[in-house]
Amino acid sequence: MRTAFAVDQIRAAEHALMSRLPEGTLMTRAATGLAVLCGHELARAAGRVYGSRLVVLAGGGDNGGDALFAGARLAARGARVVAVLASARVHAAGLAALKAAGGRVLPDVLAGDETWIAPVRDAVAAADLVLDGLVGIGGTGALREPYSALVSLVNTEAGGQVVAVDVPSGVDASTGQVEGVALRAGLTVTFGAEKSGLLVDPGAEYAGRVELVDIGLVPYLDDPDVVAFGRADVAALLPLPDRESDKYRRGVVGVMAGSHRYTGAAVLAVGGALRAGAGLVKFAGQREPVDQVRVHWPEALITELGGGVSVHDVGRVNSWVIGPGMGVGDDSLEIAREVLAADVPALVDADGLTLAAREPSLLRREAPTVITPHVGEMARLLGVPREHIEAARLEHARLAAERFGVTVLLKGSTTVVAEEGRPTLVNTTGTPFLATGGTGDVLAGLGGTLLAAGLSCYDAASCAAYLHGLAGRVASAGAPLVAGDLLTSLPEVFASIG
Ligand SMILES: NC(=O)C1=CN([C@@H]2O[C@H](COP(=O)(O)OP(=O)(O)OC[C@H]3O[C@@H](n4cnc5c(N)ncnc54)[C@H](O)[C@@H]3O)[C@@H](O)[C@H]2O)[C@@H](O)CC1
Ligand SMILES: [K+]
Repeated sequence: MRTAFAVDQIRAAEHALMSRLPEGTLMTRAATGLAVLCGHELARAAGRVYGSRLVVLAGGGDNGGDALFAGARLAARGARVVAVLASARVHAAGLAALKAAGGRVLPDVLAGDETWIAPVRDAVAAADLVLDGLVGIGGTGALREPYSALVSLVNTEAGGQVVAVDVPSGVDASTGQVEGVALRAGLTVTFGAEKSGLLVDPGAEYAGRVELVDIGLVPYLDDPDVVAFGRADVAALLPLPDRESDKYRRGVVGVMAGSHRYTGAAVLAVGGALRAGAGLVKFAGQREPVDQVRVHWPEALITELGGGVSVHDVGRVNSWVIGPGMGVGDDSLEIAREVLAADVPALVDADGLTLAAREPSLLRREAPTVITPHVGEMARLLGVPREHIEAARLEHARLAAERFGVTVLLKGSTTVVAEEGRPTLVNTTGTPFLATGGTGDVLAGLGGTLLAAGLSCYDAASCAAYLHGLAGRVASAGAPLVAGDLLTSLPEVFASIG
C-alpha cells in the first residue's frame, strides 16, 4: 500500500524529528538522496555524471536549498552545473556549497529586464537534467513571477530529464491542485513520505515517476491522508470461494439497470457482477433490457418489472446495484425508492445518481451505500461546476461523502474513494482508454458483487476500482477498448491477483 500525507502532517512530523537532530541534518539527508537519484538519471541520459550538464532552479525557500546542495554534490562529481536564482534570498549555505564545488550562477532573472531569457533558455535546452527547486511544500496559490516564467520555459524548452524536488513547482502538495502553470517533471524525488498531491490528478500527471528518499520521518507520521492499494492489499480482501461455498454464501446481487433506450447498460452491469464472482445475479428491469440480458447472460435470474410485478418480487438479495441506463423519469424514481428502501448494501450509479440529485432522500439509508459518480454526476449532486470538481477531486469526493453519509467512488483520470473516517483512496491502475461508454456499468456490477460478498463499502469500492483499472489495462494493451472487453479480461485479472 502506498501512503501519502498532507503538508500539515509532514510539517508536524518534520518538526518532531528536527527537534532531536542537529540543525541541517534533514536537508543533508534530503540533498544526499536527491543527488544520488539525479546521478542515476544523468548516468542513464548522458552515460556518466562527469561532464554532464545540469541546471538548478532555486527558489527562496528550503526547496531551493535542497536543489543547491544536490547540485553541489553533482558538481563535485564533475557535472557542469549552472544555477538560476529565482529569489533574492536563496539558501545561502546551499549557494556557497554550489559555488565552492565549481557551479556557476546564470544572469540575474530578477533584474527586471528580459536579458536573462536567452541564456536560461539555452542552458535549459542543452541540459541533460533540470532540477526544479523553485517551490516545495511551502508553495501557496498560483506561481508568481519569475517562477511561473521559468516553469513555462522549462516545460517548453527542456531537452533532457526534468526532476522536481519534493513536489513539482505549482502543484499543491496536499491536494494535487494546479492554479496557473506547474512544472512537468519526468521524475519527482520526494522526501520523508509521499505527499497526497503527488497521487491525485492533475498533480500526479505533473509529477511523473515518484521516488521517495527516506529522511527518518516515518515514525513521526500519523495516519495517512491518502492511500493507494497494491496487488497484495486487494488479494487480502478478495473473497475466494472455498469447499464450503455455495451460490448463496458467495452472495446474491440484485441489478436494476437498463431501459428501453439503454439496454446495453443492463447487459454490462450484469456481466460485471457475474464476472466478479457473484453466487447469483438477479436482474430486474423493463422488457427490452430483460430480453437482452436473457440472451447474453442465461446465468442471471430475471424479473421483468411492470404489469403488477415489482422490485419486491425479486426476493432476497445481499446487495443491490441500481442506476446504469435505468432512466430518470417518474417511474424510475419510484423503482429507485423501492430498491433503496431494502435493508442491504447498495451501489448507486449513473441515472440512479441523477435521480438522487433530484431527490437526495434516496441516499438517506440505514444500510451501507456506495455512490459511483463521474464528474458530471458529481457536479449535479453537489451543485457545483464540473471544472471545480476536476480541479479538486479529493476535496469534492470528501465533501460528498460527508454530505450524503455514503462511500463515494469518484470516477475519472484519478479515481478516488472517499469515506468519512478513512484515508481517501486513490486508484492507480486505470488507463485513459477506460474513458468510453459502458465501462462504468461494468464497474457498478463489479462493486455490487464485492458488496454482496460481504466487503465493506470502502473495501468493495477500492477493490472494484483496482480490478476495473487493471482489466482496462489488460483489455487495451495501449489500444482503444470497448466496455465488453473488460468482461473478457476480468478472469485474467482475478487470476493474477489470487
Ligand atoms: N522542513 C524540513 O524539515 C525539510 C524540508 N525540506 C525541503 O524544504 C521544502 C520546504 O521548504 P520551505 O518551507 O522553505 O518552503 P518552499 O521552499 O517549498 O517554498 C517557500 C518559498 O517559495 C515561495 N513561494 C511560495 N508560494 C509561491 C508561489 N505561489 N509563487 C512563487 N513563490 C512562492 C516563498 O516565498 C518562499 O520563498 C520542502 O519541500 C523540501 O524540499 C527538505 O530539506 C527536508 C527537510
Ligand atoms: K519543486
